[in-house]
Amino acid sequence: MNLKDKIRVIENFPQEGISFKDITTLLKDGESFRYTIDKFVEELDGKEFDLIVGPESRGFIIGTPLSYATKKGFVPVRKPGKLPGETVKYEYDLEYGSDSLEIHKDAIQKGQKVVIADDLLATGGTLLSTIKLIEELGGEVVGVLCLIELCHLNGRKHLSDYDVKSLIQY
Ligand SMILES: O=P(O)(O)OC[C@H]1O[C@H](OP(=O)(O)OP(=O)(O)O)[C@H](O)[C@@H]1O
Ligand SMILES: Nc1ncnc2[nH]cnc12
Repeated sequence: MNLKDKIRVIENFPQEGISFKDITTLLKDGESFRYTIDKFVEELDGKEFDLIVGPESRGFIIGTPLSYATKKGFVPVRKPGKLPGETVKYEYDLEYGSDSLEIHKDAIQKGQKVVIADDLLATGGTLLSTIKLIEELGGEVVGVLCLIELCHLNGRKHLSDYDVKSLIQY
């Protein structure tokens, strides 16, 4: 199955110059969505891990079915002010704008092995800050999965110490 064919590209959204990769067209096609999750499960074959972490909001869409399929727990990393318990916070830059992310302090135990799942790697800011949050809690990031990688932005350069896999490249 060619997953790239299922992604809709919308130019100049949300601002001039951004070529937006819209995954909603893939998600609404049940077979393609299932195939995507199955491919991620294959990527994780033989890897030992305890938890899947997904950054808000598209990381939830990828991370939660993967959590279900692998029978591992899911931990959300959220935009500020959304998590009710004690949190740690990390600020980062986006392809457009900047933001910060938070995780519950008690979400990960020291030494737990974590896989991160998200829809798209652009500058790498989101994944890097998710990694920083996990490591601040003592977790070990053993894998990073994303559906789409925007190679020209070279987000991987921030993630060179990690096992990063993407299914679709632009
Ligand atoms: O590699 P980066 O430059 O950090 O960009 C990638 C991130 O940007 C998007 O999320 P966004 O923050 O737009 O939030 P959303 O998932 O709620 O739309 C996307 O889902 C990734 O998480
Ligand atoms: N070009 C892009 N398309 C979709 N989501 C994004 N998040 C950051 N950059 C993006």
